[in-house]
Amino acid sequence: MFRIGKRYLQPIPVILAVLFLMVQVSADLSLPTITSNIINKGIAQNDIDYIWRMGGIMLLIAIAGWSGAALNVFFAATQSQRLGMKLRSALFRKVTFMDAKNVDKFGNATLITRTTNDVTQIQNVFQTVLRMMLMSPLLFVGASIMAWRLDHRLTMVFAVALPVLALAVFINMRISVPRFKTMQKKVDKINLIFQQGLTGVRVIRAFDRDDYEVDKFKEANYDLTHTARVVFTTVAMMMPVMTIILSFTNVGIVWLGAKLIGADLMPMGNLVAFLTYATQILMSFMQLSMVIVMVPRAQASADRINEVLDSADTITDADKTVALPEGPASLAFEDVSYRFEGAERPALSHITAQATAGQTMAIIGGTGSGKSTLVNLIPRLLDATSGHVELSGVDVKKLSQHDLHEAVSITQQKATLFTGTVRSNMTFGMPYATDEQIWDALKIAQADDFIQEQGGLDMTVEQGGANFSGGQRQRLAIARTLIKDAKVYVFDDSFSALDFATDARLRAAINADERLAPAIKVIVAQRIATVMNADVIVVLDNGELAGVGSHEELAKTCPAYQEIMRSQLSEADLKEVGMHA
Ligand SMILES: Nc1ncnc2c1ncn2[C@@H]1O[C@H](COP(=O)(O)OP(=O)(O)OP(=O)(O)O)[C@@H](O)[C@H]1O
Repeated sequence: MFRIGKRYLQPIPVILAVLFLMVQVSADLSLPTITSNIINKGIAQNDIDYIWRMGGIMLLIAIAGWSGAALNVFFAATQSQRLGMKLRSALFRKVTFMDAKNVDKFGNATLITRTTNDVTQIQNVFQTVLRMMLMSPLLFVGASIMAWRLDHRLTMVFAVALPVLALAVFINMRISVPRFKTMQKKVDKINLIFQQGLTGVRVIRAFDRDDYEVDKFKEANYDLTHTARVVFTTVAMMMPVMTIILSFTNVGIVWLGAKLIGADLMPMGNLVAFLTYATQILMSFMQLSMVIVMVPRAQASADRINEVLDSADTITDADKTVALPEGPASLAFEDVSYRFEGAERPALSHITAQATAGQTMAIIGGTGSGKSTLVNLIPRLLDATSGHVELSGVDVKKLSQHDLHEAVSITQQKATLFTGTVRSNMTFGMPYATDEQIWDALKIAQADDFIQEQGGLDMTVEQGGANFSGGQRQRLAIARTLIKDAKVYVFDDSFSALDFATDARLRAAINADERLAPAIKVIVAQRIATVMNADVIVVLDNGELAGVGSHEELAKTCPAYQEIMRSQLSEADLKEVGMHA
């Protein structure tokens, strides 16, 4: 937490907050003594002038104290809000640039909680530190000195009151601190269930699992509420306990004070001032204990935030990057293997394949055979565990990620659209694209018709593209990929949501386009019809390379490819290439 404070708080406003707080505390501490002087000197000796003078001074001190408090609150609040803002931005930036491996490691739910709830905890604790946590010890020490100076015999009462209060505070902290710490994890769990429930709402409905999900949420919600109830009840119990202790302390002070006044050992005004100091001492002690309870909880939040901010990205630019060579591109997978962290076996083993400028490379294989993993190695969404991927003869790890992402344009398996308009989505990778360029891309992606019909480029895109069908979303994502002037276009199973005719028209349009002609097209697909015209077909089987070659070559030599053909083509089609079902 100290690190976060050091990084995001501004020294001058913080110093001002502390100074104004000291003004307030000085005022709070001096007022009871002036009151006692008014009683002892003004009232007892019937000195009206003195009463007026002291009254005036009291008013000025009260105004100074009030101003100090207001300005302290102002600086404490603005600093803590600023800290929250900076911290949220830093987290969002970190997560946005985080590599896929790290995002998977943390999980979405906890990243959301850390950016919202955890930041709020820290924000609150800094506001409290800049006010209560500094004020309480100052007031405690100051009021103790003032009380001692007023009459040290009366301070004996604290010898009983403070240990009793300390015991109550200790019990309170023993109960609440560990529970405060677990509360964040429980909030994480609620977020996770809620998020899964929202994203999977259709599946839940279709499988009639609504009640099960609601019960799961109810259980997690109850668990959090129960913990929170115990914690906050325990904390709230401190108030009546405090009132009882304070009342008994006051009774003790009045009893002892009355004896001293009776014996003419102490003037009346001292007792009145002493009672105020006693309240300040006990209240500040209790306030300090209450705000100290917040620290472990905020520290837990700070640890969770620092864990995200400190997480080292595995995919980074090399110290010395190499510029991408000009001219026609080439793409090569050289003995590439990849193993997901914690996975028993590699998702890809020793894959080698090449394509040159203008060629189409298709990757086919059963589900889970490693197709997405392989293409994700091209723009370094993942980094090969061994072997390397080369673009124009340069290992992609040696290129700057900026250059690489300029050169490689990818459509992911799951089409992601952002809230906004069709235009804002289309210009996502190319901010200065003209309407003409957008329409060209939409035309190639077979998306121009429905966009024209439904409202043009200014048509609203709802969250996640919810106002489009799956196939329409895919086509918009493909158009977004095509707008960029890239050297390699990657389509990760992007044609699977399209019907056969649209799939064929789209591929034909890509092949016919002059601008796209020199680029390498990498197409991941499950359908033979989508891949059979490709120049190079890579067949994957359980992460292994089952074959590389043209359709004709593979149809003759590759059993895995023949198997896929048998499962998808008609008897007549198979006969054409000399095979039978
Ligand atoms: N984030 C991950 N962590 C661990 N294992 C993963 C992860 N993503 C994929 N895998 C595993 O890696 C293997 C290859 O997955 P990949 O997504 O590349 O297959 P795919 O051929 O694209 O499949 P599909 O056609 O179903 O999309 C699978 O066995 C999968 O279980």
